[in-house]
Amino acid sequence: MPDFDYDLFVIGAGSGGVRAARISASHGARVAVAEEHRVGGTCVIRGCVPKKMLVYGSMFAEELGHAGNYGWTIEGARFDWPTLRDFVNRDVDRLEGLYGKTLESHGVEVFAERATIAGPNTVRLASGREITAAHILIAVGAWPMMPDFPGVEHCISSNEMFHLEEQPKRLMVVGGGYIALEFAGIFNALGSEVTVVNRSDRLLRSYDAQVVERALHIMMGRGITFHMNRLVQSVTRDEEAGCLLVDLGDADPIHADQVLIAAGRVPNTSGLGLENAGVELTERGAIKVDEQSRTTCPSIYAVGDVTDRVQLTPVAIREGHAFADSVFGGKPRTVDYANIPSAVFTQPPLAGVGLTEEQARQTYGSVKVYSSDFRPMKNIFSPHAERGLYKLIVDETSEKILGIHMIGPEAPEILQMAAIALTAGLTKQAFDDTVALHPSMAEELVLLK
Ligand SMILES: Cc1cc2nc3c(=O)[nH]c(=O)nc-3n(C[C@H](O)[C@H](O)[C@H](O)COP(=O)(O)OP(=O)(O)OC[C@H]3O[C@@H](n4cnc5c(N)ncnc54)[C@H](O)[C@@H]3O)c2cc1C
Ligand SMILES: NC(=O)c1ccc[n+]([C@@H]2O[C@H](COP(=O)([O-])OP(=O)(O)OC[C@H]3O[C@@H](n4cnc5c(N)ncnc54)[C@H](O)[C@@H]3O)[C@@H](O)[C@H]2O)c1
Repeated sequence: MPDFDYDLFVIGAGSGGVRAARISASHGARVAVAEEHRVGGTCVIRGCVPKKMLVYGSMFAEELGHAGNYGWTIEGARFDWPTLRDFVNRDVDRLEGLYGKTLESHGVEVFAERATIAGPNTVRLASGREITAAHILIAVGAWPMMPDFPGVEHCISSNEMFHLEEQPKRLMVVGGGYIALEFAGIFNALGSEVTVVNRSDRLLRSYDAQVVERALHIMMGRGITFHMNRLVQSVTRDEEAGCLLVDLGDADPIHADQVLIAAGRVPNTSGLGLENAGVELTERGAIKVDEQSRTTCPSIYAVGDVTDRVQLTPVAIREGHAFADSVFGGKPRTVDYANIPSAVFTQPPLAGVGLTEEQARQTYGSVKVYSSDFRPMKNIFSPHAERGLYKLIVDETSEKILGIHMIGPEAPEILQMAAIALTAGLTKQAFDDTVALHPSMAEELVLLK
């Protein structure tokens, strides 16, 4: 056995890298991590966590809007973006510290600099130092894709949304996925004029079409403008008017104070030195891995967004954990990608697990669909007559649950619990046998006829 500096060197201290480092160390491995930006990665520093806090901050607008009907008089209510932004960023600092402490307490050495691959067992730090390791784990995540149109340099990505100097009065969002719609929801609630430009006529491609249709209807009702089947032709800065002019190919450009590009995230492999170890990429530019997350170089593994399997934090964490258990814990295991629950934190949020109605029909031919289209009690006091929609997709003969999809207040919280039933392979009968908890929104799931 050659003598290496470490048993494991992890490149990237995000969701997947931190979990893999911590668990490998707890299995007795000597572990080091390199992080070029901030410990915690996308989710903690500029993703899930600060995004959800902005969602919470923006939800006050709706509550305050209802308050009058509940008998409350709220005088002088106004919103101050820098206060929310700074509060969120202070909490991100706190979490970054906690992640750093976790690594430290597990004896993981952290190098606060960029690392690249110099060979099958060697990484090169930005400072020039070379370090050897028996295994290398690439967990460098993904980066916002910026399309190629004139003036794209005037646009921003989700990374910058958490640090805006001022709240944009007019926000244009390019894209129709998670990031686009979550930020559209946040800034619409905060009072910005929001326009979404989507290149196709379909939003949130992986979600149930009927649920997405309901989300679109509600978002339009709340004042978000949608331009479907459109691509940005160019963006120019109008110095005199102090704003951006966005050309969608129409007679008049659209005025915006900020243009957010949310057109997908690409694996962060540029300049990583993969060629030095024969690590191959897929056609889509992701690191090619097998079921065990092993790359085409036997001593190098990769987990998380850089492998572009499913770009979600719990998935990166599971992949990192499975890698550590397999390589250092003597418990080889793989990640099960079936039935991953997910949510979009729009207002109201939507969530789903398992097959959509379309997917189920394609796979099984015919299926049974139980649904409830209801007005949540919470919305009775609201000026918006918004309705929730829950759907249960079941196998026609066995009545086994194939998919659960919903939109409405607290949908992600309810769906996380309902996903257990799907994972456990339960049938519709188990839902029918469960006594309703009244009055709640979740009871709709056990009252479906
Ligand atoms: C705005 C936004 C909202 C999101 N919301 C959600 C959500 O609600 N729920 C959810 O499940 N997922 C969400 N995601 C996705 C989630 O953040 C990612 O799937 C997850 O962070 C992937 O983890 P990872 O370990 O693969 O990479 P990351 O967390 O991105 O970590 C990679 C790390 O590697 C570092 N790095 C890169 N290259 C190098 C190098 N050469 N040397 C050293 N360090 C390097 C980076 O600085 C980074 O810290 C969101 C993403 C975004 C952008
Ligand atoms: N709530 C969550 O779990 C959550 C939230 C945010 C992000 N994420 C993760 O991060 C990933 C990235 O998010 P995202 O919203 O950037 O990607 P996405 O894949 O969800 O959506 C990308 C959107 O951009 C559009 N698009 C692609 N190229 C374009 C172009 N050239 N011009 C205009 N539009 C274009 C696509 O049609 C699509 O609507 C997601 O896939 C998701 O896994 C998860």
